[in-house]
Amino acid sequence: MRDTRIEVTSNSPARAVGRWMVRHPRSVSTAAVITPAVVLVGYQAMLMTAGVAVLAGASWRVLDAPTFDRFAGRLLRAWWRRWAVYHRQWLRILVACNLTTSDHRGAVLVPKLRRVRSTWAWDTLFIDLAKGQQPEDVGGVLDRIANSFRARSASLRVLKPGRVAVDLQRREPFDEMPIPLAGLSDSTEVERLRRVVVGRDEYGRDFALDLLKRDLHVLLAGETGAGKGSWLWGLLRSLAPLIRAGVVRVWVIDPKGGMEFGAGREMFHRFATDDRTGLAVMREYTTVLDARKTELGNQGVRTAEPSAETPIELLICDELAAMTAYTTTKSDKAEFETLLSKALTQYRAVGGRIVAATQEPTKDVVPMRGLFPTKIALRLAQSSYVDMCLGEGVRDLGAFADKIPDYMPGVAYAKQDGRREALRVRAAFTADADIAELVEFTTSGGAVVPIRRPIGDDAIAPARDGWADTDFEELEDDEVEEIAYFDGEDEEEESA
Ligand SMILES: Nc1ncnc2c1ncn2[C@@H]1O[C@H](COP(=O)(O)OP(=O)(O)OP(=O)(O)O)[C@@H](O)[C@H]1O
Repeated sequence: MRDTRIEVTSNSPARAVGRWMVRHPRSVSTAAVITPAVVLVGYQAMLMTAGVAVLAGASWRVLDAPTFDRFAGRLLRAWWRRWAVYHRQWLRILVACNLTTSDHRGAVLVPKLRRVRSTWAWDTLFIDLAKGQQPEDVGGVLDRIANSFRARSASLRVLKPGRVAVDLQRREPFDEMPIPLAGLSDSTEVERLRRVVVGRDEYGRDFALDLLKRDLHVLLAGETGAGKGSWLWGLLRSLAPLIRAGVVRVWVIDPKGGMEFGAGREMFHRFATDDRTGLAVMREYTTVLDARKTELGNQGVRTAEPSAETPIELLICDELAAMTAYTTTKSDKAEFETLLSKALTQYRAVGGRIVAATQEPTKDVVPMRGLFPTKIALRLAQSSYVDMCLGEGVRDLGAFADKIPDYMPGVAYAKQDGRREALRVRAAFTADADIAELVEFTTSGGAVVPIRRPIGDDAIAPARDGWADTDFEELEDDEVEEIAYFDGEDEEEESA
């Protein structure tokens, strides 16, 4: 990299070359490899090899832009933008932004651009401050820097004394991209669980969760209005045919009085609207899955195939804080956390899946966050929440969930196990009419037994109607059993 400091002392050519070589180890080592290769095989062979490599790279880019970008594109782009954009204009722009100082001899000192990292939407400039400067000097001219480099926005991070990172947002892929809702298909193939489409990623591809293998449990974090609802409803919509067929049973804890999921209560297997009934649902969930674990264990089955007999038991907990941090008693909180941790660790093979949402992904609220293999960070209130949700260092790799603008609900960074970086994605928006359509669809097949039935339906005993409001604490154990195992079979017996 060219030395951008303007100094009064002059360098001898040999010293300057030596310093340049020390500062550019990659260029020097590339030259050290290429030069002997040219001597050995000749420049024509080298040119042909380079041509083939460029052709292969271009084809890869055309055929699969996201994987190309992940493994090669971002490195090439960072290299190219560093030289062609940032380094070329560095001195000019920093002088124009008043970001230079001088030393005791009058030499002008300019902050040094050490490295550039690039993602599809963001560039990060790693900068060593000049002597006499403080991070606030850069922070004060961020808008000017953004405008000078034609970026949409800029933000500052202090990495260590004397070093800062400036994140420049180059593009917003979701400005123009329509995100269609998944269609309500009739296909009930279990393989659908491998590809539960919820939205689109920044490359325009469908973004899907794999509930069979990779995305067993999902943690969603986002401040109020960030669009957690569209993720959760999008997931349910994509699972609709399997819910209708009884291959997926949905247990919902919506401790905010059922405000988010109340409209869908007819399609749920269990539905709790406060922390006490939420705990009862959690207890029942673990009891059912423990029993299944024992039963399948006795039969020597190691992994249950999802079916109407051994359905995927999907537990959705909206606003986890109400169950783990703001519950009425400490013992309820401790019990819920123990049951949740147990569910996250023990029920993979017997079909237990958990999706939990929270506004604050702090240790108090989600002490077991490491047990969620997939984490999704929507707009977050604080930058520190990003790593709390996605994992240590993920924000530094470009997951700026705290920078997602208010006007883009549903946009998030998804971090799945096995990937270092998070992917920027947006869920499709589910309007009230779509929820009504979904409920109608899932409850029309017969496998889902509605929690509430129209008035006058004798099939359901009054005690079961509105069971979610039942105070479980005051019931004897055998009464809880009776309510908990109310299903299609019981109903038939009863009608007969
Ligand atoms: N994917 C989306 N695309 C476009 N708009 C959306 C999307 N998701 C949500 N919205 C809009 O944002 C609003 C808030 O979304 P939502 O209720 O899902 O947020 P939330 O994170 O669940 O908030 P809270 O925690 O307060 O319940 C919605 O009413 C809707 O107008």
